[in-house]
Amino acid sequence: DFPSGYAGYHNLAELNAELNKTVANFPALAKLSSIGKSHEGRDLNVIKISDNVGTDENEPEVLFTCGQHAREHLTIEMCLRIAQRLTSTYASDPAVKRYVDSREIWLVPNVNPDGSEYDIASGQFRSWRKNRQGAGTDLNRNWDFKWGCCGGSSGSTGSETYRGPSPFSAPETQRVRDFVNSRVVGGKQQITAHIDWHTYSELVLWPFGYTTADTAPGLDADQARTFSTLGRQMAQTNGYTPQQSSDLYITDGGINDWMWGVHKIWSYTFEMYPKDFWGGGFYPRDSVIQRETTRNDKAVDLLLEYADCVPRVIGKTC
Ligand SMILES: CC(C)C[C@H](NS(N)(=O)=O)C(=O)O
Ligand SMILES: [Ca+2]
Ligand SMILES: [Ca+2]
Ligand SMILES: [Zn+2]
Repeated sequence: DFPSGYAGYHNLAELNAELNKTVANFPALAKLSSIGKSHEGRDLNVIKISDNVGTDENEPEVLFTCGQHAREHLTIEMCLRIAQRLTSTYASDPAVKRYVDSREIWLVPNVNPDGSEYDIASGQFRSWRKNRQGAGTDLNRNWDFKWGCCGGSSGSTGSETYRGPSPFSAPETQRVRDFVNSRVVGGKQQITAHIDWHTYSELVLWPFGYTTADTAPGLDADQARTFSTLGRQMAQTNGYTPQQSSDLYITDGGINDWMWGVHKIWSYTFEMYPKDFWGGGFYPRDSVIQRETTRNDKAVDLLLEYADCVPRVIGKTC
């Protein structure tokens, strides 16, 4: 379990207990299901939040994924915050009610449960990042878009950015892939926007990661401008630094490039608090959880606001 000073973080059992509580308290708004199993057989859970949650309504869908990287525990708290806020303030906050009534919001609060449990299993943090297949695969290099193309990942099994032996070699990325693929209804991908949560550095990042070029096949100038305009507006609300993902460093096989490259989902990465190692690196104490998750409420609202037509952010119509 988490060491002292970190008890406020939710381990997997506590996370699932909280998700079950949310569903029990708001059965008309929240529904929990499994999209399959991790390498070691843990459930990969998805919670859906919407009015008439049991019905697949014709409403724009938004996805949030957390915990791809095991040691980035604050991201689990971020997904929990989103799920709890959208349900518990539905009755009191007209903006939240409008988003929940007109969108279908999906959260996978822990994409890498084997890794996050391994990181805390000894009672001292192991600084573990990858999944638990063999020496570990970096899930954020295992997606099948430009996989291993461009020096943005490693072919060495011991590397922290090991891409795996093949794209989608990890059960965890396979399951999220299958879920997203299943949201193609009538030939149309219902998910329009996505945030993958990471720590740390306080950044808002958008595709592509595999190239430093601002535009590339499948990403034209208007689309690049849409990504950066919404990215900058979201960064305005939380004080993070907005930039194209590859401005940080080149990554290939990342989730954002797959979401956009394959499905044209407006997909971002948020690197949360702290800004740097001196702020606690991957392990800020639990006293920061409330402040650093609520810090992103307005950015989440912006994504939900534009989810019906993200290019509206640059004045276009859909
Ligand atoms: C999303 C990319 C560009 C950054 C991310 N950084 S992290 N969260 O692993 O430190 C990563 O290396 O996967
Ligand atoms: Ca609905
Ligand atoms: Ca729907
Ligand atoms: Zn990460």
